[in-house]
Amino acid sequence: MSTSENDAARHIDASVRAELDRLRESIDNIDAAVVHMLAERFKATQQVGRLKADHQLPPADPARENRQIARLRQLAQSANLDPAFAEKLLNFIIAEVIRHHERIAEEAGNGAGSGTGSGSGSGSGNGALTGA
Ligand SMILES: O=C(O)C(=O)C[C@]1(C(=O)O)C=C[C@@H](O)C=C1
Repeated sequence: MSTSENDAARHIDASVRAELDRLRESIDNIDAAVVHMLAERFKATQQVGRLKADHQLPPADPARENRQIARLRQLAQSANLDPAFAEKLLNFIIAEVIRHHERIAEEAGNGAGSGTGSGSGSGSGNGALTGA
């Protein structure tokens, strides 16, 4: 049963319905902003991928990742967001970026992940969001 079927299947008090709708509108706006921000981030990282491929730089930069993680954990803490969640999310995104970088490098004839540090610095890779 979908969420909307779930809501429709039982009587919901009008004021509760209104509050739920108001909150969901906000959630939808936030989700749209997240998608747009991620799209912009990937536009930037695609350019980084091309720059790295053109100059034979390795796709991953674990030292940079460590700095990003430390910074994001601090930001999360001050925003009352679980720092471990923020770290997992960043690792998940970066793992995808590194895959893009590797593909760009392959297409440029540089081979997959030439040089040091393929994979994300924390080594959490694909399962970053599901891992502990
Ligand atoms: O800054 C870089 O060198 C990038 O390639 C971007 C990025 C990121 O997505 O933030 C991705 C891979 C690197 O390991 C570090 C950071």
